[in-house]
Amino acid sequence: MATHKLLLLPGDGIGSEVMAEVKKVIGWLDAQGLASFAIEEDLVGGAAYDSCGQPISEEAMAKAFAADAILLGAVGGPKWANVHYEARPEAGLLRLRKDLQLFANLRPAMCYPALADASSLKRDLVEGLDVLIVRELTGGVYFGEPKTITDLSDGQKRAVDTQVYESYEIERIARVAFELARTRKNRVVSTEKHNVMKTGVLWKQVVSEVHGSDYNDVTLEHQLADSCGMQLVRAPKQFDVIVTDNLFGDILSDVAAMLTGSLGMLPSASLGAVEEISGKRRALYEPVHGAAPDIAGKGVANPIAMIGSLAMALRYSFGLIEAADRVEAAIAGVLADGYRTGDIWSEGMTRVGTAGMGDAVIAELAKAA
Ligand SMILES: NC(=O)C1=CN([C@@H]2O[C@H](COP(=O)(O)OP(=O)(O)OC[C@H]3O[C@@H](n4cnc5c(N)ncnc54)[C@H](O)[C@@H]3O)[C@@H](O)[C@H]2O)C=CC1
Ligand SMILES: CC(C)CC(=O)C(=O)O
Ligand SMILES: [Mg+2]
Repeated sequence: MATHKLLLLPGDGIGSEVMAEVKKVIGWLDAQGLASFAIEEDLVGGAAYDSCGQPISEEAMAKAFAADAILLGAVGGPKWANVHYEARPEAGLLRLRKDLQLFANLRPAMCYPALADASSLKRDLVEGLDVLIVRELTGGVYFGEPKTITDLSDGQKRAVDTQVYESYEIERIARVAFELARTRKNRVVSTEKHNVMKTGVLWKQVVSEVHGSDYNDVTLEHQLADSCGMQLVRAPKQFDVIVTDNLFGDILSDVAAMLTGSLGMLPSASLGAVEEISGKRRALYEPVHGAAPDIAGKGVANPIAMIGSLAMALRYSFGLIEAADRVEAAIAGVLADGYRTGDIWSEGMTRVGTAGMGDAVIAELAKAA
């Protein structure tokens, strides 16, 4: 069996807590002979800043380039609120995304049957929900220049962020969305704000052209991003694949998370292009949530988003479909058995902490083995 080079970057806050549970799952898969990993680990975010004054070191970046896939916990927290902007924890994650050219961020939001009552929406609105948000991840306003705060002569300040998209960036993310839609319900909603933004005008035009030339078999609808947010909480099951830019994708995926019960449920995959010679693609897998400073250190964080991110790595980077299916089935199994961390707990359910949920997943995997 091939050995896969996996880099673990736990990061800050609950990042290291949820990563500890993924390590148990990795160990179990290895012990069962279902997968073979060569593991490296390094610092990112505030943890890296504390160690070397940068949110990611050059050594860690070299490991990231050498890895077959990266698993990242989360970065950030109030401890680093006064660190200068370029060295803030989030800059480490943004550098990984940009330098590795991980332009396609897949954020699936599925409502497990056992959790339909944990959603902030009524059961019938979310039961069976299966939406895939395809977020552009290396362009847009998170990276556009200029990005400045300047002092004005009258004592005021002016802040500028710049939203930039070139047509090739829109075309390649649109292709990812259409290809994935073909493996699902064959429907894509493209969302932007062409009514107020030039990038929205170009986005809509390029997505329409890609659709017209190569994906006429896929149903395409355009929605303005504000309206799309409204539709996500009005009737979320109308969606199959949503393709959108970096900022709107960030916001809409947090909204979608709550439809499933908790931000602690949503995994994600950030993928680069398939390289022509090797056939490989760079990839980083991380939960959609952040470092959650309000619960960090308490052992209560939900590790399912992180464990689900490992399942995505098994599927998309290593082609270990059976192992991925088993991990996803184990997640569904523990939820069906009533195990709940605090964020998804309700009366009558078995309340567990982060480690308890990780142990329950291992027990479920072992039961099915
Ligand atoms: N990918 C990343 O590393 C991300 C980092 N961040 C950073 O994280 C820090 C905190 O940001 P917030 O706005 O508070 O967002 P957050 O996602 O960390 O937390 C939002 C809320 O969701 C809860 N939550 C999140 N994950 C959970 C889990 N696994 N189990 C149970 N509850 C969970 C938190 O307790 C909190 O109440 C900031 O520094 C932010 O920049 C935010 C989002 C993504
Ligand atoms: C750089 C991250 C903190 C942005 C974010 O919230 C996300 O990617 O979900
Ligand atoms: Mg976010």
